[in-house]
Amino acid sequence: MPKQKALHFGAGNIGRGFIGALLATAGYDLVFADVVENLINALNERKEYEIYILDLERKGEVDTIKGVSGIISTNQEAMNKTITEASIITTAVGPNVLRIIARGIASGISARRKAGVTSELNIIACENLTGASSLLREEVTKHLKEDADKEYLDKYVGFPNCAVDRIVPPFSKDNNPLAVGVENFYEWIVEEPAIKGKKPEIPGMKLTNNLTAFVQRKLFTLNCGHAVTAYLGFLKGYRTVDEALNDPWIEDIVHKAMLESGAALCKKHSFNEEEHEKYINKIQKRFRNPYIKDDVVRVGREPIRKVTAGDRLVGPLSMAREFGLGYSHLAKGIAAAFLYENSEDKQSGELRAKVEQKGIREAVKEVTGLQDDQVVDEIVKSYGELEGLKRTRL
Ligand SMILES: NC(=O)C1=CN([C@@H]2O[C@H](COP(=O)(O)OP(=O)(O)OC[C@H]3O[C@@H](n4cnc5c(N)ncnc54)[C@H](O)[C@@H]3O)[C@@H](O)[C@H]2O)C=CC1
Ligand SMILES: O=P(O)(O)OC[C@H]1O[C@](O)(CO)[C@@H](O)[C@@H]1O
Repeated sequence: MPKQKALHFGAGNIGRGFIGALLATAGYDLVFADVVENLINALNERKEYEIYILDLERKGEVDTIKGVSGIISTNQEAMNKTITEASIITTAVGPNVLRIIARGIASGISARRKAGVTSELNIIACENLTGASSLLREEVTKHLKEDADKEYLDKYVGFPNCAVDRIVPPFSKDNNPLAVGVENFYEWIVEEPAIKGKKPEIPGMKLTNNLTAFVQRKLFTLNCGHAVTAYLGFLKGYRTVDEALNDPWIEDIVHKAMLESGAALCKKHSFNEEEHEKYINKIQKRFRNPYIKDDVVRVGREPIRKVTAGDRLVGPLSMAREFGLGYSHLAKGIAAAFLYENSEDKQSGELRAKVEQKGIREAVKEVTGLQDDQVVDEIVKSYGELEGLKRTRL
């Protein structure tokens, strides 16, 4: 029997280091779609790549992922053919790129219908964003011209949301563009009720009926703690996450921010408090993995996205407020994001420009959507304290 086909958008860190690896290992004929030619050429020449385990567990081990190929995602003819043949499509391109790939996916869905394919297709966006697959569905639908395509989408195409957790930092090995380094831990949790047709059998993919709880647990703990580390680390002039966490002042704020988000998560989703504390401690250990040198500018990238309502910082702060719980360390993390400056990060320039033009109070209200005086005061107060720290450093 021929192998089933999987198409994965984004042959980057998570694409090669996590989701693509699970798909290929599960036995799919895996096609990566990307815009970077040298990655696609290398995939087509070598048909395999190496994953280096950067961890205390499985230290030094290398996994070879076989049976892979690539296409340029703007080659619509090749994309239509692959989408017509695929049983599953996944993405790890970054939340802002979903809108860009939606047009090509819509064209592929139309081609699939016209080819008479009536097997179900599931499209799973594996991004650090709540409801990423639902967003992708909306964007794809905008590009479907014919009613028959829309009906086809409703009937045959599922867009299950998911939570994706593995730290895959920038990595280089022998100038090999395909080599990727990963922590040993991974967790991919997919929304079961939204799957169309037969459930995909992919070792490493877990299904759940309660995805929101898992997404928020991950985003408001790992990504929250990571973001606080990155922004405070930047302010104190540290280059990497582990350097930043070696500073007891930063480690204390990061830990307390995760405890604040944890208290809110336990109330919201009835998580067991002891178990949740273990989860926090495990994450803090993952941050301190001595084999991963993760730059604070990567972890803090796109600060506007990271301080919008519902994301890793404002999301848990709002949840803590909802239950009348403390949030002062989360507020410090948000304040630090407004002080983040990196000339290579467009959003950091935009955020700083907003603060310069409107003042910190208005900027916080506009970007975070928070309006209550008490909470805005807390962020503005922290901003003032941290600004002093930044000045001392500069
Ligand atoms: N790296 C990590 O540790 C984790 C990342 N994530 C999420 O995974 C997603 C991807 O992150 P990374 O893999 O780190 O980023 P990355 O930058 O390494 O990979 C993204 C890939 O998408 C490609 N791409 C950009 N535009 C494209 C287009 N129009 N068509 C096809 N491919 C396109 C890029 O060329 C790049 O190869 C993000 O949403 C991130 O938040 C989630 C968990 C962990
Ligand atoms: O990929 P984003 O959303 O920009 O944020 C970076 C975060 O994603 C991760 O790469 C993995 O979840 C973390 O290392 C970090 O918290």
